Amino acid sequence: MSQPFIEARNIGKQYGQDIILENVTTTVEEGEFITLVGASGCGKSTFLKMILGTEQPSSGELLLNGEPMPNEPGPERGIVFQQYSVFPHMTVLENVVAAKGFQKASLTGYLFGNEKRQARQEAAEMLTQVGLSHALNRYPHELSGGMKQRLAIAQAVICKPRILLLDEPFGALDPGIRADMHRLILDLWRTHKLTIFMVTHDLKEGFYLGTRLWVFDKLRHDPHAPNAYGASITYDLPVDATQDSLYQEIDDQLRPTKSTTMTADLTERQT
Ligand SMILES: Nc1ncnc2c1ncn2[C@@H]1O[C@H](COP(=O)(O)OP(=O)(O)OP(=O)(O)O)[C@@H](O)[C@H]1O
Repeated sequence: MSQPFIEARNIGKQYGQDIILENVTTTVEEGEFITLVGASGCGKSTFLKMILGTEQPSSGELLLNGEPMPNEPGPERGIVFQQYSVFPHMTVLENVVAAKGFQKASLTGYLFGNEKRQARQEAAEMLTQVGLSHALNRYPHELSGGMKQRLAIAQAVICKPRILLLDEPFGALDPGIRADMHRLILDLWRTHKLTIFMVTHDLKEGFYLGTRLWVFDKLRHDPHAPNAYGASITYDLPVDATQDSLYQEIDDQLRPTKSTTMTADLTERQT
């Protein structure tokens, strides 16, 4: 049997006494587009950070091609956050060249001569792909929210990651702009053969973009000790096979007024 691209073996994560995640077991093949949904604070970003390498599991194993996930960020893993994370004092083009520079020149982050010329060329091509060719010399404060996110995506993708982590990247954008961003991200996913993990609070977005949707929730819940149990993946759905009725049930379950134990009922029904 071939080795999975990414494998989580019974991962748990806790901060102090607070259990955030428990029993997270799954495998992911290269090229999948996974969307992660779940209640606020249930550990979705923490899971992304473990893949990025800025957080480590407290228990269990997280593997990349059968080896422990490197415990620091590397060029094969890029991330885009909801909050615009670009350098304010650099132009659009310089921002993307700098991202390339940090990847290549490990000590100083600076590129010189031919290498710099090549990086500028690559950065300009990348910015064309994300639809910012007209704004190369603008500064971030001169960009709209959608344009800033295009820039952040260009910074991540210029480093040629195999895995792209998106932490609610479109959460702050208007619906019309989000639709444009959906087209862009699907286009980049296909063109660059990326494996994407994307956290979203918008279930429709999760169903629309993903090839597979994960719901994070707690299977056990103690109302007197809310942090005694962690969340795990309670639904793991191939999106094509998803039916409208199931969508409605998950949508109901994600509403804060509903009991988290509902997931247990739903999971039981699913299996
Ligand atoms: N470095 C940390 N130290 C202590 N607790 C942390 C740390 N990072 C996250 N947490 C806690 O872990 C829990 C999960 O946080 P996380 O950001 O992963 O949730 P989330 O599901 O992504 O939430 P949201 O949807 O609101 O972004 C939260 O209770 C948070 O306060």
